[in-house]
Formats: sequence, structure tokens, C-alpha cells
Amino acid sequence: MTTLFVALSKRLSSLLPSELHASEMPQLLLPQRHSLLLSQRRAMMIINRVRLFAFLFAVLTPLWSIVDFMVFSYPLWTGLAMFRLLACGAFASVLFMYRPSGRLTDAYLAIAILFAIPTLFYIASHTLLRGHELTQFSAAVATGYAFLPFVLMAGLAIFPLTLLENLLLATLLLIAQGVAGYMNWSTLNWPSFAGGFWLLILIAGVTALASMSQLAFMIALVRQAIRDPLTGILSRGSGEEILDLQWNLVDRSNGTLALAFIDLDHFKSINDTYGHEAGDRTLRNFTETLTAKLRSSDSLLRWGGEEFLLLMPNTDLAQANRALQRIVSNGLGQRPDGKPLTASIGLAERCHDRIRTPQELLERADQRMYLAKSNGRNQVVCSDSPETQQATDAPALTASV
Ligand SMILES: Nc1nc2c(ncn2[C@@H]2O[C@H](COP(=O)(O)OP(=O)(O)OP(=O)(O)O)[C@@H](O)[C@H]2O)c(=O)[nH]1
Repeated sequence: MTTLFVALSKRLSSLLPSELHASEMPQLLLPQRHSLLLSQRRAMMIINRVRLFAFLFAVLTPLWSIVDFMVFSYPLWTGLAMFRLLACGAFASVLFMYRPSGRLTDAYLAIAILFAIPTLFYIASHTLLRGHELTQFSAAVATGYAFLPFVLMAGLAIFPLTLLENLLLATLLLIAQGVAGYMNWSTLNWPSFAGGFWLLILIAGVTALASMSQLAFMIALVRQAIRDPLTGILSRGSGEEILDLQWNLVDRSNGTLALAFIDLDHFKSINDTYGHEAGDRTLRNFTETLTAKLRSSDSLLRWGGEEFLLLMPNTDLAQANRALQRIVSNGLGQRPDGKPLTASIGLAERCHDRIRTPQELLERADQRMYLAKSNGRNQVVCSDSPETQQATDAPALTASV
């Protein structure tokens, strides 16, 4: 039984997108698993796609009035044309008024508005058409209006969505279709309604696969774009973005944000004595050691050659200092000669240091890192006045601070 289960799960996992690492798979299921940067990029992409969709519909919706004009009587055509113009105006407003903000809540709202417009148009036009006697040709055109829910369901495929988001949106569309059926209860053609409903479920399945595949590509691309190829941690470009994002998040609640500027000590001598390869291994070993000791909300990024930034949101200066002392005293890894690897660390905190911009936070931590270097290295400096510095418990501490 267990062997069968293992074989089956192996088979199933081979169906998952190969561009993702195994640890990234949960990101296809739930948006909560996404990093800040991925959420931001996804939110921008969703809003851009909403605007594209809105543009297409703003053009196509009024154009169909030409067909309506040829098949429907004058009063019916005028009513439909008015609804079409209203829908066109609503799509155009979405197109011009929405701008990518990077916030997922805005992206969800944009999708909701985009889908609400055709749904309202569908209900209004259906109500109007129901009150009229239609000839064979105009009845055929009127039936075309019933395809709108299918177009909306298929439209979900253009967004990079998680399975949970897909399920929620598809369920809403299925409920809307169910309500439409309930409203036409007395005249409902059951076999054709059930067939249509089943078709909608099939389209929802295909759509979920399409939008999750897009999401998988996006996760892989974002990973490649934001990771430092040598160490696999965040690179400098994404670091600046993350610093701004974290700053904006804590700024709203006037929360704490600690930043440590970490510079490895005497790194050049490793390269000079043992070669560049050994230097690379030491860097990788350092980031692995440090990453294993961090909280999941902390972000470690490579700022330059042997310089790193550690961002600790919702952490005050004392907490951050304690965390760093603990990390340093447990060791940052080894130099190729077996001696402990040490670092000079400058620590600054947004509230404690009364800092007003992310750049200022970075500069303050950088200045304190230089202070740590000039004080003898292998220490954490968290103040600008030397007498209030705190010593680390690091094994190879060279000077008190
Ligand atoms: N192996 C390796 N070395 C690198 C990499 N990036 C930068 N470096 C080296 O890191 C060294 C940094 O040297 P310095 O800036 O003099 O700093 P240091 O020797 O650590 O001295 P202090 O910071 O004053 O303690 C240089 O020799 C760079 O070539 C890298 O990706 N791999």
C-alpha cells in the first residue's frame, strides 16, 4: 500500500512544472506562501492584464451593436446599445483609472470589477431580451449572449493565480451561473443547462492549469532575477526593492525595522592564500550558516563581494542586537585554515535611531560597520558613540567595543 502510494505521488509530482524547485511547489497553491517581491510583481502583472482585458472589451462590446442593429427591432436595439455603451465606459474607466500599485488587494479588486461589468451587462441584457418575442435569427443572436459566462471563465487563464485563488473565482462564476438558472426556473431547459454547467466546470479546470503554469514560470523567473548566483540569497538589485517594501510596510504602523550591515573580516587574504574557489566556498558556507539561524521574516541579501545586509522587520534595536550576538557567538562558519570566520557588523534601527528614509537606515548601518572595522573588527556596533558599544561573544573576538 505504502509502495503504491509512493509510486503514485512520484508519478503525480512528475506532472508538476519542472521549472520549480520542490520547495517552491506550495507557492502554486496558496498566495500566503509568496515572498514580498513575488507578491508585488504578481500584483503588477495582474493589474496590467486586467487593463489589457478591459481594453479589448471596451473596443469589442460597442462593436457588436452593429450585429444587434441588423437583427433586433428598434426599441430593443436601443436598450441593448445603451447597456453596451455603459459597459464600454466602465471598461474604459478600469483601463484609465487603474495603475499597477504592487498591492495584491488592489489586484483582487481590479479582477472583481473587471468581472462584475460583463456580469451586470449579462443580467441586464438577459432581462431585456426575455421581454421580447424573438424571430429565429434574432433568437440565435440572443443565445450568443449566454456565452458570456464561458468567456469570463476562460478569461481567468490570462492571470498568474494560485490554485486557491482560481477555486475562489471559478466558484463565484459557477454560483452566478446557478443563480441565473434559478431566475429562469420555470422556463429552464434542464439538459442544456446541466450541459452548459458541466462545460463551465471543464473550462474552470483548464483555466486553473493555465494560470498556475503562468505562475510557475513567474516564480522561476523572479527567483532567477532576484537571487545572487553564487550564494543563492537575494541580490543587491532586489535588496533595494525589499528594503523599500519592508520600510513602507512598517512605516504605516510606525513599526520597528532593524538593518545589519555585515562585512566579512580579512576576506581578501582567503583569496590571496587559498584561491578564489576557496573564497567562493567560504561565502556560500557563510550564507548557509546564517540563513539557517534566521527567522522566516528576516531577509539576508548580498550587497557586494563580501558585504551582506540583514533586514529584520518588527525587531527593535535591543532584540536585533541580541539576535546578532547569538548568531555571531554560534559562529559564522570557518576560514579555509579552520579558524573562525568573523565579521564587522553595523546595526541601525528605524525607530530607535529616528531614521526617516530607507537610504538613511542603510547609511547609518554602513557607518557603524566602518566603526566596527576601525574598532578592531569582529564586533557588532549599534550606536555612533564608541563608549556605548556592545561586545559580541564571538569565539575569536579581537577587541572590546
Ligand atoms: N572568492 C570571491 N572573492 C570575492 C568575491 N567578491 C569579492 N571578493 C573579494 O573580497 C575581497 C574584499 O577585500 P577587501 O575589501 O580588502 O576586504 P577584506 O580583505 O575583507 O578586509 P576588511 O574588510 O578590511 O576586513 C577582495 O579580494 C575581492 O576580490 C566573490 O564573489 N568571490
